[in-house]
Amino acid sequence: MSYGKELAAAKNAASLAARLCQKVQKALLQADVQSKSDKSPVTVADYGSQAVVSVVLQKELDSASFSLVAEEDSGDLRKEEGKETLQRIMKLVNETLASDGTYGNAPLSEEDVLAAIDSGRSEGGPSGQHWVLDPIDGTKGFLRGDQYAVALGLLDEGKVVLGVLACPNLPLSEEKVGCLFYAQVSGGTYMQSLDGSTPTKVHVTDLDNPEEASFFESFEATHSLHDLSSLIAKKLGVKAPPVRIDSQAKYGALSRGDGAIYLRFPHKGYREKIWDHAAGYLVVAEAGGVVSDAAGNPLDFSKGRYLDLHEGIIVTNQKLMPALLKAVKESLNEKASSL
Ligand SMILES: Nc1ncnc2c1ncn2[C@@H]1O[C@H](COP(=O)(O)O)[C@@H](O)[C@H]1OP(=O)(O)O
Ligand SMILES: [Mg+2]
Ligand SMILES: [Mg+2]
Ligand SMILES: [Mg+2]
Repeated sequence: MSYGKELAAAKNAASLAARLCQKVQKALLQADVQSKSDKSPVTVADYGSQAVVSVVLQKELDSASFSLVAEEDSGDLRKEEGKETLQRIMKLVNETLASDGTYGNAPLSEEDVLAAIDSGRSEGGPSGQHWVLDPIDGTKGFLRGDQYAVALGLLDEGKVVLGVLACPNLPLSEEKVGCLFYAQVSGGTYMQSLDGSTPTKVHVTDLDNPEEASFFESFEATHSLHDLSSLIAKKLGVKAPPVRIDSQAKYGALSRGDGAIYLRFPHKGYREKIWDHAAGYLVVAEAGGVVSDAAGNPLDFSKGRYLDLHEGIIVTNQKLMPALLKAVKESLNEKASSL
């Protein structure tokens, strides 16, 4: 099955959402930061990006069967204290849609924006098609002025069939910043600029010597156990220090061979969400890489909004995976016996 129409819509949606995010990041005021009940920061850009993606996908595709699993919901924006924020989001969304020329003829109302955000409440699952969106992945990086991504995937019968990652702050070349990665199942992974330059096919590194490998991990130590990663890297024989960047930009960078390994070990009790990995997973897999949990099982995106995982997520190329899995297993055993 081909997903050409869906891919074109997803690229448009993610690029436009990235434009909105860039505008907000430039003008970042402390007042833009809200606190969700889980204490993670959420900005007008997270909401705005989610609304833009939802609107564009529904305009481009059959909106009757539209299903979206996305991170944000409008709960806080419907409260009295959310009124001003909602106004700002509506303005941003309308300006962004108008800037494209295709979508801006009828401005959205506050209610339209709330509805667009809430279209992301789908539970996903093993049957039918579901879009999967993280409107800003790496909100902490976004707030710091560092890396973040708009991450959009499509599930079909429980499998990821499309992945699009817009990474506005990731260098594309020596002169240009801003990358759009996209992958279609069995179609390879491509990278282009956010304003639509000619795409180039990308591939993960073909390195087979771990001593020459470098590895990515979260910038935030609260998101991933840095000690465990360094133990694994040491066992593998990796010499280079970790490269710490925020968001699924790590998957994008890995897909083009910037680094060889990505290690992610959240603190105990944290449950991974499908929107934090769906797009990145396909971008890496179609570039020849392997993504698994710490026990070597493939990720299962068909279980609803969460991923059920063993311990963590590891990513590398096919040559390095056996040695990496061994190092992970030994390190986890060591950690367990030292407790
Ligand atoms: N306590 C946590 N542990 C692991 N990941 C987290 C935690 N809190 C938020 N995240 C999510 O981890 C991802 C970014 O992690 P990193 O940049 O470390 O790779 C984001 O999806 C972020 O959500 P969000 O989308 O709200 O930024
Ligand atoms: Mg968040
Ligand atoms: Mg995220
Ligand atoms: Mg997010």
